[in-house]
Amino acid sequence: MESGSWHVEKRSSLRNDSFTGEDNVPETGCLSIVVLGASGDLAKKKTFPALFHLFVQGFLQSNEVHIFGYARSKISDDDLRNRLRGYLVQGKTTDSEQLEEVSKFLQLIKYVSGSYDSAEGFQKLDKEISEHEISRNSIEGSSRRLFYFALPPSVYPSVCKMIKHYCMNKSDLGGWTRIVVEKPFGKDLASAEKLSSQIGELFDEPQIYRIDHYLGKELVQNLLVLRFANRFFLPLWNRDNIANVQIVFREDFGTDGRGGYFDEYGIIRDIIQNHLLQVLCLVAMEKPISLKPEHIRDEKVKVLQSVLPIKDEEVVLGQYEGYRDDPTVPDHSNTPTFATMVLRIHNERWEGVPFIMKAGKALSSRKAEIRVQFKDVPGDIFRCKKQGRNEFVIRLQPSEAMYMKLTVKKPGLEMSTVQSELDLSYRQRYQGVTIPEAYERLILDTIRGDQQHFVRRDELKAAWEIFTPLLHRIDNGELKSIPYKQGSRGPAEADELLEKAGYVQTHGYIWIPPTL
Ligand SMILES: NC(=O)C1=CN([C@@H]2O[C@H](COP(=O)(O)OP(=O)(O)OC[C@H]3O[C@@H](n4cnc5c(N)ncnc54)[C@H](OP(=O)(O)O)[C@@H]3O)[C@@H](O)[C@H]2O)C=CC1
Ligand SMILES: O=C1O[C@H](COP(=O)(O)O)[C@@H](O)[C@H](O)[C@H]1O
Repeated sequence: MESGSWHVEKRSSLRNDSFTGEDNVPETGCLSIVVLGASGDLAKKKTFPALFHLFVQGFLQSNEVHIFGYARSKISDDDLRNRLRGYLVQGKTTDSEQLEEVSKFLQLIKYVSGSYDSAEGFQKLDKEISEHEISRNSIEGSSRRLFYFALPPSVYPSVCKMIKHYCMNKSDLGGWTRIVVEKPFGKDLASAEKLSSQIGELFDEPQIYRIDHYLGKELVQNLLVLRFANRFFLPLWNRDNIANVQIVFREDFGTDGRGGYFDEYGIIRDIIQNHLLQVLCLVAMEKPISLKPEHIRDEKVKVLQSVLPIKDEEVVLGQYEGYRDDPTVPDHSNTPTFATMVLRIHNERWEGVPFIMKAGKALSSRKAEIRVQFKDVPGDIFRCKKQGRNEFVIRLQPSEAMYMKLTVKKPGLEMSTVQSELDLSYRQRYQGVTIPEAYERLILDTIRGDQQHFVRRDELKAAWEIFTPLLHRIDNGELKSIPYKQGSRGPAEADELLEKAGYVQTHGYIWIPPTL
């Protein structure tokens, strides 16, 4: 949360004010949120801060909610609270209102220690949750239990079993038990399907929230609105007008002590198979019948199932120099920290349009964007082709923005053309509006029971079907990662692939940031 944005509007309930049209009757009654893996990195950096922001905004009410941290470490409630405090308080703030909110929030947290596969710990957890429910006079069965897995997937099956056996909401009088699971959901099609079956034997699909935090980003959530609520995009969004689409993720830092984890997965499993592919779905899918989660997810699955097998000659892999210096990375690792590849969608709308997915670590800049490049204007009477094509850019981060690069008359007496832009920069247009963190929205959705921004099982399967053959070829050493310098653009071969796929770079375009 930025300083100066502390005074936030308080909400009085969990009512969903959005346009989904659902009769979302606000649920009342006891809400227990259990963060499994409470001592870990994700929990302290993302999960607890997101819960705190929801609390500050009044989405989690002290008289209804209790938060439980569960992990193996033998620590006290106060130890956990003290560990978390630094992630909730901004810098060295002395703002008494803020400090008081932090203290109130921390008082809602209780810690339970136990292993991930023994009955004892989960029985203890259930006892604590039940005591809280009784203290709130919650009618048995009407209470809500949310289990957030900030855990490695290897323990998902045993944790699911433990919850199912010992920690479920006791009956079905309007209450519920839900689980939120983090990626990676498997390493390939077979392992993902195995994991899905193990979880699926214990929980029904409406109880399972597979989180992909890119689906919680403001401009990702804007994609369907942009595409389907604006008349001028409707006739243009197809192979007749669009030359190519790029979906890009760049980070200007390396694996930062996560080398051991990263080396098992690589950039395709870490970023492309999930975050970028979810974005592709929203860019490329057909209009859903309605905004009901199942209607949206049906369309996402259809577009994923239309993606053709990826060709080796349309893939460039890279690994930054110095990656293997991490002692947890094997000396001869071929794991890509960079990848550019072309996906092709075999359907009426997109046949022949390359979707170029690019992701890399330790590059020259940090950004995530979607770049839709339009075809040249036929019969170009202004001869302005050399100045560049129309591009519609949606920058997810940093500094959310969308802009359309277009050709206009150069202001002045001469009749000449110049590249300019229609620019919607959020910071400028929506001054004073705090854009919520992705995790914050998504956790709120899990409490509201809205699965629109979560990955369904068949969607996950279709995603792995696209990448598994390529990943196996990489794992078998059939495709090599090209070394690149840290702080560079990645291997030069990636830009060559981009050009081969038909991307035409604009030269001489200078953006002058507007001032008010
Ligand atoms: N509202 C705003 O904030 C606006 C900001 N701008 C800014 O203006 C600048 C120019 O904008 P824009 O033209 O859209 O974006 P860029 O110049 O960043 O990128 C244009 C395209 O060229 C590619 N590219 C960049 N360098 C090379 C290279 N050496 N070889 C091959 N391909 C390359 C990029 O790929 P890659 O993705 O790999 O970098 C991207 O596809 C940017 O900094 C942009 O953020 C412009 C308009 C509005
Ligand atoms: O899931 C992951 O995402 C982060 C990047 O997230 P962002 O919201 O900061 O773009 C990435 O650093 C990490 O490797 C990956 O596991």
